[in-house]
Amino acid sequence: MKLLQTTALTKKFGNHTAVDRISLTINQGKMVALLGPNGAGKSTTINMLIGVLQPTSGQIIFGENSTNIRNYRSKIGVVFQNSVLDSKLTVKDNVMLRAKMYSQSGNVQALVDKFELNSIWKQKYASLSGGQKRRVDIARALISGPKLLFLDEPSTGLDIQTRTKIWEILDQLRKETGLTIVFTTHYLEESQNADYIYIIDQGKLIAEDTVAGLQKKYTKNILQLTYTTGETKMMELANKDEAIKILSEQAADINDFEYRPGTMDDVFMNLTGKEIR
Ligand SMILES: Nc1ncnc2c1ncn2[C@@H]1O[C@H](COP(=O)(O)OP(=O)(O)OP(=O)(O)O)[C@@H](O)[C@H]1O
Repeated sequence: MKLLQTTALTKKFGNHTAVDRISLTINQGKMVALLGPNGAGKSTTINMLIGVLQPTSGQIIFGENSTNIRNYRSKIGVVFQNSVLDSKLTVKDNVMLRAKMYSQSGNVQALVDKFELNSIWKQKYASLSGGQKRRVDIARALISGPKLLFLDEPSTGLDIQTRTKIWEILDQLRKETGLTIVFTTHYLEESQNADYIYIIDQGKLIAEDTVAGLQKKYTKNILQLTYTTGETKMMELANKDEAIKILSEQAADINDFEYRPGTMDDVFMNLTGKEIR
């Protein structure tokens, strides 16, 4: 079921077109990535979707037919790139203030448990590590019980373990509650958490598909064989199962091999001719 759709969404700042006729569909319960390098137009897109920026042209439709952001604002949660929490207050005060605003204090304990906030509950927000801050930011955005959560660069600046942890929690949450998640990222490996990826470059949508679909369209899986005779052979395969078949059929004659599956780096490189970072 469609939860959010845009048609030819465009934002111009003066002469500069930051978002250029982007059409997206976000289906309920899915994890969707907007992937692109710095300055691609990801934050500008998100800011239009959450009603912070007015599109120059194009349309945003929430649910069946609502085009008025006021009708769906209560159904969305947002985690911005830069936290909006009060750094002088404790985690508890930040979270409880939000809960009071939405009369949703019943929801708090479950979020405290899920995001492991107990040990930092009485600590000032300013004193937390980057990963702890991000856990609090996300928990706070979920207090109102949104259907759709927007995360703008949720793990930029975090170490790999913290990133993995945050993605584990988000994935679990989505499976348990059917929450729909839209996130922006310039980390190729992070985009692989998504069910569907929109690749944006210089304001334009340049490709969209599942991870498997993008890899199939824009990358090659390479198997390189070295035979006992010293002869080498390179082949392009559809998937790793084909590689396993060839290797087992020719095992007696093979001295060595290398299998290199297509990656999201290859996808981006093939689409844009440049690396993402
Ligand atoms: N308020 C603004 N006024 C003028 N130009 C802007 C404004 N906001 C964004 N831009 C420009 O629009 C383009 C897209 O910016 P945006 O922040 O959406 O990119 P992004 O993909 O989110 O990048 P990042 O990963 O660095 O956050 C950039 O060229 C940026 O300089």
